[in-house]
Amino acid sequence: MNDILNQAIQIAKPNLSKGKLADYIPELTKSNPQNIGICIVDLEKNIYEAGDSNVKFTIQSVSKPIMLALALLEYDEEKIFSKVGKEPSGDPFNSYMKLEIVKPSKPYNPFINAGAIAIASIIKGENLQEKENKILDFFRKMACNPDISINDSVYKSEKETGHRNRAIGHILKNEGIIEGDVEETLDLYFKQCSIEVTVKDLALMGLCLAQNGINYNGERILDEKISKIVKAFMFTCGMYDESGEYAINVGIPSKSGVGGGIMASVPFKYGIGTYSPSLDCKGNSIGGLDMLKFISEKLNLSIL
Ligand SMILES: NC(=O)CC[C@H](N)C(=O)O
Repeated sequence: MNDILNQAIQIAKPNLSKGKLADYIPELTKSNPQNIGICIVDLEKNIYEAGDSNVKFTIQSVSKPIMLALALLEYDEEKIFSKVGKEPSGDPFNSYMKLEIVKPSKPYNPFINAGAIAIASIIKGENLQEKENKILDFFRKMACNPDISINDSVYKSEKETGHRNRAIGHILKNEGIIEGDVEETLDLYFKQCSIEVTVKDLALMGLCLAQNGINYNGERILDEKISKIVKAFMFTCGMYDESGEYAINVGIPSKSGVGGGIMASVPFKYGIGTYSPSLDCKGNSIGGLDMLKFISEKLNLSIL
């Protein structure tokens, strides 16, 4: 396995210069575009890592499947899907176009920003601090890492510059999708995106979903139904408006984030985490895409 991971990195490296860092969140421009790392964990609990696997980065949109899982623990499906749809939007992740032209204005799915903000709005808790503690606790349990925490500089950077997300939040409030306080909802969303992880954290979270809700330590965190719903969205909507092409090239339920991470979950086989902050024009990690394509072909991991 170590050889395969090192080969994947060698194959991906020459293409990193073709992409660029996400710069609409100023703090993310501090990443090193040449960083590339990968971690894979199997059902026997073997953990393999290669490249810059100890670099920390913010989880960004990879938080969305974890937050969906948490919301599905707190509410029945009927409530969740009264807030978000179940279909790919085909639009960029930060688009609000369809909220205006398709009525009722329900976000197409929980993985576009509008859908993730709607999900953040229903997480239970007396106040923001209680909700923040709860989500951190849940991410820590998924990844079996009690040290996971929020990168405060990225959080502040997102909060200061997140005008587009703020616009989306206010549209959703106007449409009655967000029930509570819109600024508190946005704050929780910015915080979930600023959670700091390594490729190992992503691999272990991916493994928890691959085992239908049983984490690396053997604890049941989610039931099978919730895990399958989350993986279904990862497969159909996980790579933004590049999800179809990714299903053809890689064929593994996955979720990417503009911080450069990808979490992949190969049912009953592996959890995989990749990092490379150089992004393609859709916002997906170039190195991550290349490495996952190589590994999927090499180990025959496409679920199709
Ligand atoms: N695609 C992403 O990773 C987007 C997350 C980012 N925090 C945003 O809201 O724009």
